[in-house]
Amino acid sequence: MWEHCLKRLEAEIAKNEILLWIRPLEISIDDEHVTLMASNDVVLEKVQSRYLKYILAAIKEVFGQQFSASIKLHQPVAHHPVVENKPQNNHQIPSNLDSRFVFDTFIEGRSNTIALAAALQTAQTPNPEFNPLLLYGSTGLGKTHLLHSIGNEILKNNPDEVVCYLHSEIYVNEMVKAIQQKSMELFKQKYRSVTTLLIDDIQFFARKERTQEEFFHTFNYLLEGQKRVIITCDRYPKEVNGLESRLKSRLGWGIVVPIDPPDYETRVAILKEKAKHLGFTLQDEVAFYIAKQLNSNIRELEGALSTLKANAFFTGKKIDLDYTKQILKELFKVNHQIVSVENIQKVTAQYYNVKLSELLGKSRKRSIVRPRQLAMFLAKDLTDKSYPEIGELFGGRDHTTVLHAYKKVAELLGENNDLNEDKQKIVNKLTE
Ligand SMILES: Nc1ncnc2c1ncn2[C@@H]1O[C@H](COP(=O)(O)OP(=O)(O)OP(=O)(O)O)[C@@H](O)[C@H]1O
Repeated sequence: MWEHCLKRLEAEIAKNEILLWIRPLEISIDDEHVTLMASNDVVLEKVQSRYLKYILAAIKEVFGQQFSASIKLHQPVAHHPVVENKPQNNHQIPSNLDSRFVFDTFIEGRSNTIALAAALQTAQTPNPEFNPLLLYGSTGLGKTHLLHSIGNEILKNNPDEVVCYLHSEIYVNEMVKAIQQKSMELFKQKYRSVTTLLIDDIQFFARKERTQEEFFHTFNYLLEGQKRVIITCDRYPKEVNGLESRLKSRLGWGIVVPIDPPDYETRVAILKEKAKHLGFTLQDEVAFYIAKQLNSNIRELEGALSTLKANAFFTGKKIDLDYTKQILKELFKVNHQIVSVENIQKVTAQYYNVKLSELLGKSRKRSIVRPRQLAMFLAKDLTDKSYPEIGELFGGRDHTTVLHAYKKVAELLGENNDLNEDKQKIVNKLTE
């Protein structure tokens, strides 16, 4: 259920913010009240001021309108918090590691064998043969899982290491803040004092020249000091437009390893294993069915399982093939169809009776802006494209414009107006 809330929040809150601030919260449910527990004051304050209202709305939607929610500080208990945010040594650098993502829970298959071997080698050897390690592949294939696994493994073997996991977007934000607050020296020192730097989704650095420059120097500093640097990217780094060529070339100095979509057998294995973790056994025929329908993204496999589990929980039904087909029909409908951003633009323009060139153009007329924002929202929701990629496909707009459009549309959809109907009709057209 909580997973559903997190998924629902993606409509309003950027994924990396969810990962950083909300996913690590522990939750407990008592009667019809959900208590969220933060690991420290900073998290408590941030969630309370920025995210609680969205979390409450998601809880009401998923758990039921009668539910309420509050947040408090986590009372230390015998088990570890999910994200280890304890500053390490004297460096005041949080590791940001998620303890659920470890090598033990990573399922090996043909598509990720080399990536897994390289990650293990990096984590388990003091001076890894290949440094930096760069993992690339499209969304939901386990890159972040492997990054955290490397960090967790290193700290398990040597708790004195200073490991830091960071999403590139957070690095950019921190740097902007450091520039504003004239604290660049501190910023530089912070990331140069780690012994392992894990940077996720480096494609976010595209066109951010100042960040790239600073990162380039930090990166060189760490490599010269034989510190580990592990990076992920959503495509082969040379193909990222807007990354400086000297950085691209440095990224390739160690080893560059792809992660491909999992083959059928691996998808079945992942489904069965993940179901076990969710507390139920998946019948073979159900696993075969889902693995056949969803053939690219492991995050989708997880989504299918939690949807199934939540529905079975509420209805008391057994998860067999018929029930699975019934519940996942909607999910598969969208996945069967190859929904591309171009299709979304075309169908949205047709629906609102505006020209495609207007939809992609610069007009600020309300009659154009709203369809454009809805099309951007659908592009984010129905395809694997990132905000910057969608911006590119909408006439070279900045990713913040797409993010703004996404948030605006999500807000309007929550207000029960005509936009809901428009959205549904466009989705129907795309998936019919
Ligand atoms: N081989 C695997 N075994 C077990 N779980 C996996 C595997 N690959 C991916 N997952 C799970 O799938 C989900 C998505 O993976 P992850 O977040 O690592 O993807 P990603 O490649 O970093 O995607 P993105 O670029 O969108 O962040 C996670 O919950 C992760 O644990």
